Amino acid sequence: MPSSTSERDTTGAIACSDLVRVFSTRGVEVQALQGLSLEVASGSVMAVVGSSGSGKSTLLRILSGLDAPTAGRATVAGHDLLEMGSAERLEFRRHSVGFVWQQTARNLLPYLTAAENVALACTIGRQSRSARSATTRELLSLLAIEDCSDRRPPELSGGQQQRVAIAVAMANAPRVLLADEPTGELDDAASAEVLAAMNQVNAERGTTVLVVTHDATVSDHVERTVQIRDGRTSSEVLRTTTVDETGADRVVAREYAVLDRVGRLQLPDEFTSRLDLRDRVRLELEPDHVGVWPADEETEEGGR
Ligand SMILES: Nc1ncnc2c1ncn2[C@@H]1O[C@H](COP(=O)(O)OP(=O)(O)OP(=O)(O)O)[C@@H](O)[C@H]1O
Repeated sequence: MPSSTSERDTTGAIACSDLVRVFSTRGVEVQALQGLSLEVASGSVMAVVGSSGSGKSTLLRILSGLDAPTAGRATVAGHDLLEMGSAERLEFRRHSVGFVWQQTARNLLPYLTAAENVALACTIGRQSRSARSATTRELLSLLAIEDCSDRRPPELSGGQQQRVAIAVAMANAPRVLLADEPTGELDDAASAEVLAAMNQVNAERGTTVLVVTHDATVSDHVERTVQIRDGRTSSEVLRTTTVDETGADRVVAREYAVLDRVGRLQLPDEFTSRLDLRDRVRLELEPDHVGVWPADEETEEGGR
C-alpha cells in the first residue's frame, strides 16, 4: 500500500519538459511524444498509464538513456540526458537507473540461477566477490524470493521471474527504477505481488520508481498515476493515506487534469462525451473555479 508523501524529499528524481520525439519512417513522420512534461519527486512511486501507441515506451527509452528526444529537456537522477557524453551515459546506465522490462527473457539469463543473475549484475557495478554475495542475499531476501535463489528462470513463475528481475535491476543501488509493462504477462495476483515488491524496494531503499503500463488498475498500487494521451500527459490521480477517527487507514484517490505551462488542459474522454463537448466550449471564470459548457445555442441562451 502506498505510504504518505508528506515526509519525502521533494527534489525531482526525474524532470522532463516539452519532450518531443519524432520518428521518420520511409518519409512518414510519427510524433510519439508531443511536448510531454513530467516531474517525479525523489523517493516516490508513480505510474504512467496510457493506451497502445500513446508514447509510453518512447518516454521510458528516453529516460533510460537508450534514445534521445528530438526536442525538449530531460534530467534523471541529476544527469542531463541531452548533454551527457558517452562516458557519463555508461556511468548513468550502470549506477543511476535500473530497468525491468515486460519480457522476462530481456531481464534474465535463462541458464543462470536467480542468485547468479543478480551476482552477474553486481559485477557490472564492479562489486567485490564478498559485496556481490552480500548484495545478492540482501536483495533476494528483500523481495521475498530467497527460496528461488538456486532456480533458473524457466523453473520460476512469471511473478517470481519479475521479482528476480527487480533484484537484478537493484543490484547496483540505482536512484531510479524504471519498469516497462512489468506486469504485462502476469495474472492479477502475480501483478499485485510485483507491484508490492516495487513498493517494498521504494520503502526500504528510498528508490524512485516509475512504471509505465496500459493497465489502469496499477493506479490502485501507487501513490501517483499520470495518464498519457497522444504523447502528452493529460490527467493524474493522487492517492493519499489518512488515518480516520477510528484509527484505521483510509485511502483517498483524487483525479486532476494536467495544466501545462501555456494553460492547455485535456478534459477526460468521459467528460467530453457525456456533455458532448467538441470543437469549441464556453468558459466562464467564477471566483473559485472555471465553468465549461458546450457552445451550442441552447446553452448560450440558457446558461447552466
Ligand atoms: N522506432 C520507431 N519508428 C517509428 N515509429 C515509432 C518507433 N517507435 C515508436 N513509434 C511510434 O510512436 C508511437 C508511440 O509508440 P510507443 O511504443 O511509445 O507507444 P506505447 O504507448 O508504448 O504503445 P504500446 O503500449 O503498444 O507499447 C506509435 O505510433 C509508434 O508506432
